[in-house]
Amino acid sequence: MLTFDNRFLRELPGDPERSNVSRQVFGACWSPVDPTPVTAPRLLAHSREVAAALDLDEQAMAAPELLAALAGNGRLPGMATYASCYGGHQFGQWAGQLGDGRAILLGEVINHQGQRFELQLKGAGPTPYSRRADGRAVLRSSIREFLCSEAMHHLGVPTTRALSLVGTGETVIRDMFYDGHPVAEPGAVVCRVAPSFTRFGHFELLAARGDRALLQRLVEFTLARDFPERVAAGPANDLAAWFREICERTARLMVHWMRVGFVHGVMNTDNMSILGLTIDYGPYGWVDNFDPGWTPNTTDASTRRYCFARQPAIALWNLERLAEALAMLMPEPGELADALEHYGEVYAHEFRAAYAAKLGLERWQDDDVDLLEDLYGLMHRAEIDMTEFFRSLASLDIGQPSVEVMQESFYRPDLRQRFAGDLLQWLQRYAARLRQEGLPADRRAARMNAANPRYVLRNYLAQQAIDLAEQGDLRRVDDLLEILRRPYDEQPGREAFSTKRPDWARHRAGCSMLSCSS
Ligand SMILES: Nc1ncnc2c1ncn2[C@@H]1O[C@H](COP(=O)(O)OP(=O)(O)OP(=O)(O)O)[C@@H](O)[C@H]1O
Ligand SMILES: [Mg+2]
Repeated sequence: MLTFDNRFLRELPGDPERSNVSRQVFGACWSPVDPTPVTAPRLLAHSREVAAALDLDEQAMAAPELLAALAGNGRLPGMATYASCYGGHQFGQWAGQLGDGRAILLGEVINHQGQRFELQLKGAGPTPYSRRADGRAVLRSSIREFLCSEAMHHLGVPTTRALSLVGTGETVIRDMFYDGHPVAEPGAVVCRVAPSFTRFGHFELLAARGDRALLQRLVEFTLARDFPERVAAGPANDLAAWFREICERTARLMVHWMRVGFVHGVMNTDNMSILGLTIDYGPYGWVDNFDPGWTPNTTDASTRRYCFARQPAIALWNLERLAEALAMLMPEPGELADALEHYGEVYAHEFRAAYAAKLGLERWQDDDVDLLEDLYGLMHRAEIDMTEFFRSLASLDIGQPSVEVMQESFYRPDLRQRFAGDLLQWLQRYAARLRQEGLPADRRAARMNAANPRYVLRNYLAQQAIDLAEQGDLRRVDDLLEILRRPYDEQPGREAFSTKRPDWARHRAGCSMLSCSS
């Protein structure tokens, strides 16, 4: 059914200890562990694109042995289960060993085109890295991970994917706001799929422990398996050049998050992918009313370390931690500093390209920065919805700009009234800038509509789907999965899924505040 070729296991040292007891693991990159079976697994949803990428047709998806594997109840031929060992900086502090505490890899699958994917269950029970936690995940957080990783892919944002969402038929106890009110919630397991789940923290932990030999081995392995084009290009591809590519990929990822209004919420170095993928959909959120300081993560509410606007700077900070780890292998670590500098250049370059597309400009000019900054200031003060605003900007008549097309972007009528004049002034400046370029209106609109999504997984939309799913109704999960497959298209009849956050959701848990408890 699936063709496994488990290189991570084969080529990197594993933990000789077989027991599933929480521990520090030294001198190894992984520990063997079996998922803990669940009582009543049910396939609640799956992504047909991910299934297709793995050569799984609908019949295969319906097979009981596949469901068993995706629930952690069974093993397919060739499959081998293990948890990987990593560390990380959490909220700016070195946290030591973390590891896959509730993620269990099923091995690596090769599809008929020769593409390689790691398959990983999230929530399939404890591992040697679980510390005191249960290794499980609740349905609400699993739906959020499942839907958002697929939605991000269709938006064109590099991300891990999700093959399946399986209900376990069991409950998991969570104290959602850490306030002494634990409740039993339905449990679930997501099967995630990515070419590699390797994180910055995998390298950091080995460096922190002074295990130079294993660090060297992990770097060589990662280059060979996850960056084969670098190796093929020959000896010029040294460590510094590789790190430079990681910086580039990370910079591109940050531009994507900023352009679509995604806030990750927990940008710890253990949640940073070496391939520049979005990884770990925890207390993430989507910007509704534009607010650079917004963070969905209640745990981060006071410091706002991981708020929307800080993400590019935090990514750089995280890259610096990775550079410190890799420096252990470099005679001339100065080259790593050059690569870090390069991060800023790539970010600026990609940001301009992304925003030129969002604003419908053919070429970005230096003073367009002022135009954008003034817009952002205004959007913040006037509480303008980010997604709605950019989408409606394509309908502006630049011969006769008016705030009319922006009516729906405001949350508050009083602010709409107060800022209508400022917005009109900005629109007039913007229209003048567009007239200067002379791009035909239809071409400009097409360019903008391909850059400004109509549909994103707004926090309240995910929460509505969760509320229904917890009652046993999965239809909304299916609807969202379907709609978010074409985020840049107008979808007649689906307008309700693009409306800005309703009032009831403004301060509701799950809609504007997300807990780490998942
Ligand atoms: N319920 C849990 N049981 C065991 N370990 C957990 C649990 N929740 C989180 N952890 C571990 O705590 C650390 C930090 O957790 P974090 O919230 O970043 O990750 P996560 O949501 O579990 O998963 P991932 O990064 O794999 O998407 C990781 O080592 C993670 O495996
Ligand atoms: Mg994590």
